[in-house]
Amino acid sequence: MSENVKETLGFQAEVKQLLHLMIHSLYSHKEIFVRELCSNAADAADKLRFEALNDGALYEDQPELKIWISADKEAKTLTIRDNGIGMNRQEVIEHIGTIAKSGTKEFFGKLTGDQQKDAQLIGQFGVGFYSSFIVADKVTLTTRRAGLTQEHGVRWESEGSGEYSLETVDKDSRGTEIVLHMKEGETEFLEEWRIKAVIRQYSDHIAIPIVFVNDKGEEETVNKANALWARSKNDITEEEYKAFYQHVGHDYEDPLAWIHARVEGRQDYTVLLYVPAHAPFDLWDREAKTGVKLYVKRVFIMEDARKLMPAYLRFMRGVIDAADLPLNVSREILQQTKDMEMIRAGCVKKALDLLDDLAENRRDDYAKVWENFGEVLKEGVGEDHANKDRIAGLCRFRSTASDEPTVSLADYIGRMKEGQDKVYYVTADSLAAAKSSPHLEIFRKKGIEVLLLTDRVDEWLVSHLFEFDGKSLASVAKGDLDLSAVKSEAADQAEEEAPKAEEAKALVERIQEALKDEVKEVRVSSRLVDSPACLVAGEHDMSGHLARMLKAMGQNAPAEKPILEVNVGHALVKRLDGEAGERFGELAKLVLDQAVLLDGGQLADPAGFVKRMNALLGA
Ligand SMILES: Nc1ncnc2c1ncn2[C@@H]1O[C@H](COP(=O)(O)OP(=O)(O)OP(=O)(O)O)[C@@H](O)[C@H]1O
Repeated sequence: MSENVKETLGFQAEVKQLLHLMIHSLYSHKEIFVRELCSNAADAADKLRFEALNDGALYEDQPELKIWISADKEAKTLTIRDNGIGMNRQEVIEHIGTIAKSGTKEFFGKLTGDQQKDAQLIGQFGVGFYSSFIVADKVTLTTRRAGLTQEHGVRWESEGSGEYSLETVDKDSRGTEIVLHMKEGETEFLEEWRIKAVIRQYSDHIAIPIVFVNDKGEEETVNKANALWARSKNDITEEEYKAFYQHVGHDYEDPLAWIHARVEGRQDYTVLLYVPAHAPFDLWDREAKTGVKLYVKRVFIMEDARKLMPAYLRFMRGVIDAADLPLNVSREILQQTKDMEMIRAGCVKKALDLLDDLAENRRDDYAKVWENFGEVLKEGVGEDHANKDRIAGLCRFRSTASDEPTVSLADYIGRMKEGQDKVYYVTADSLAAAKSSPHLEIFRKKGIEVLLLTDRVDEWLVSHLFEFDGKSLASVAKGDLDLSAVKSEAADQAEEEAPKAEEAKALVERIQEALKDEVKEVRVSSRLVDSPACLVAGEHDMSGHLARMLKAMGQNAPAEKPILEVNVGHALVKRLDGEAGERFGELAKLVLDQAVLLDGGQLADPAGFVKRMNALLGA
């Protein structure tokens, strides 16, 4: 098809769904379309400025970047125009008519049909350009990309019901013009005072002028039109900070907290970072782009969360504006310079300062941060060597003393028993499995707190964090356990009652002989109270839990045989002592199978287990 012919294209299915939902559920916030369109126009100006660093001709005869808004009461249209980067035909098809966001499918899966809840979700997802259809029954977007000649304009038009038309048109000015044909009853947005009020409320922070053009053609700049982050902290209201967040964060909700600082030194820069109040849809996409924007002397340079913030802080939003970097530096070089590294390190420090402050002074808010981003933050313990201890200090865990993930390592250490010198933890697939781990029995008895680690990232965390504040971290399921120094009356008594390892030596050797193909070693346990046996990994071996996790991810885990620890005080084990021959072997196997199950593992021979079990039950 020739490019000049008007063609009709269908919206991607998700767009249709989004439009429908949005029109119905965001109706009570219909004025947000002004914010969304101004926000896009400002981004387009940023992009143009960046491209023009290498090609000044892109400015044509219009170096001053602006947004113009005008209303035509007779035609019932509202027009929002910018002289930013514009779009070519392909970009229009890709950006307007498709949703290219990661997490789109998951997002639609979460919708409930309940308007209020969905409205909130849609807000989080970002409504962008499509919000025009809340107030308009037809939208005409005409655009020309900077650098293309005037016959390469593109006109996109839609009634928001399922399809749009596209044609090539002449457009003499660069940038994008959006004409909203207002719905019957939405004419309030054609009133000058109403438009101005909405701009002041939502778009005051936009760094380029938003100009209202009245019906006589007179122009008036409505917003403050300077970069918010460059202003003095004292002159910025809370509302302004929030509104700016919604723009940079592409979020509909208020942020939870922010930090705004000017750093002076070898590199001068300003940083304004926000912690969102909820997780973005692409939190688990480590390649996701949105995040922190880099400006050099107010000129937008790049938006690449990973270069400006480490992956474990990818939920942070905001801007960094460097005063001393050369403007004409390419993105590639920028990413490697020492100066950039310094700035990045400084910004990470600011981000951690903000989180520390929340953790210390706004505990309820920090609990939300942890709920949303805790798993991501934990990645930092292994990723950011320089800040490992600070990040570990920010981590919160569940423990045998708390079902909520509120226990910090410092809290734990503060509660350690007299004589206890380690921070103990258990790793498992679920809280229930962690809590019922046989390895915890002696800890319960002695009243020693154990951290319950059930996130996927926890094994990674403990493989990088060996100690905190001088106390080493130890798995309750690994190596030898010696709690004899820990004072506890109940347990001391129990220890005296338990038969000594010496007495059980012969039995242990017999079990070991019977299970020699399956286990590395059999030994008397000092961990067990109620269970007959448990599996233990060698001090330096991989835990059974990690081995299973790796296997589930399709990776090869070294096939280390476990150590079987038996509770020689347990009736089943005592009974073994009186058995011999084949029956002894069967019972020993049963003890091992139970330990495998309690460890969260799978039996190699479930049928054999059932048979042995039934034989024991006399069935
Ligand atoms: N005025 C404009 N000038 C140039 N490109 C634009 C303009 N408006 C929209 N676009 C392009 O269309 C894309 C989609 O815009 P849309 O508002 O739907 O989403 P967004 O801004 O990317 O994200 P969000 O909806 O989360 O704010 C933009 O990313 C941009 O590439």
